[in-house]
Amino acid sequence: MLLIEDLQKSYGQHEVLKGVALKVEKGEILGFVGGNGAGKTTTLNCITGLVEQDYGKVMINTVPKSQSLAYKKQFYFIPDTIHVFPNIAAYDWIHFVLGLYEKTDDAKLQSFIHIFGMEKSINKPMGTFSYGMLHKMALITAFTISPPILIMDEPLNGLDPLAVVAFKNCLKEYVENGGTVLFSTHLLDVAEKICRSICFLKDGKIILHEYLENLLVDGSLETIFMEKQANEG
Ligand SMILES: Nc1ncnc2c1ncn2[C@@H]1O[C@H](COP(=O)(O)OP(=O)(O)OP(=O)(O)O)[C@@H](O)[C@H]1O
Repeated sequence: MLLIEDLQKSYGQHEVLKGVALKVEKGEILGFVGGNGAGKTTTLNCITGLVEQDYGKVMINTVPKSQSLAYKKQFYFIPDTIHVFPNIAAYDWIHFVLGLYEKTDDAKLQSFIHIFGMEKSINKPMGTFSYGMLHKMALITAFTISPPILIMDEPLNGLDPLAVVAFKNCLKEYVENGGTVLFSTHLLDVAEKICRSICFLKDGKIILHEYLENLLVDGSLETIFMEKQANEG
């Protein structure tokens, strides 16, 4: 589904990604984990085109990143910071985005608005939204589009407990219907419950990529992460 080969990115003299290689199979829920500054956001931004890599290949569903429009229709990206047009109503904005993906199914959209409890806010200007509400809006958009792969940077940030439950249920259904997920998180206990596989990034390099069922034989994800962080140079 997603193939990354030898991804390299520097900001000035600072080498941030040092040859990241990753394969995400269809139906995966891959948790992308690493310390602050490890390069998770930079990797996701390179995959989604917010940032151009210096070197390396990225392909989704065999469509290379260079084929811009066809490539962009393969995924929906929720960044860590969601920038919006403050005076536009969330509902109108979502409709506009759905149109870009040719997925204007209003019944489906209404059902996700309901699932995330956004009925009362959806017609309000996005500039009036809290951080968590913006994330709910992005999740409603993502699940309505239901693209081949969902890529999310810290999607659980700001979500209230009800929304976290809704997120988990929607994610399960999305994957059962053929979707694939790549998301970064610092919440190892949540990752342990949601993900099928885990990838640890340290100093711009992948130090582990494994199915959870194989990993958890050796202890909790938290313990394994601490050991890997300490042991990998
Ligand atoms: N636009 C930029 N210009 C210069 N340096 C940058 C830029 N974006 C990121 N960096 C640097 O690249 C490194 C990796 O940052 P990145 O945001 O990818 O890490 P991260 O793993 O997502 O961290 P966190 O868990 O804190 O969100 C950091 O040292 C950061 O300072």
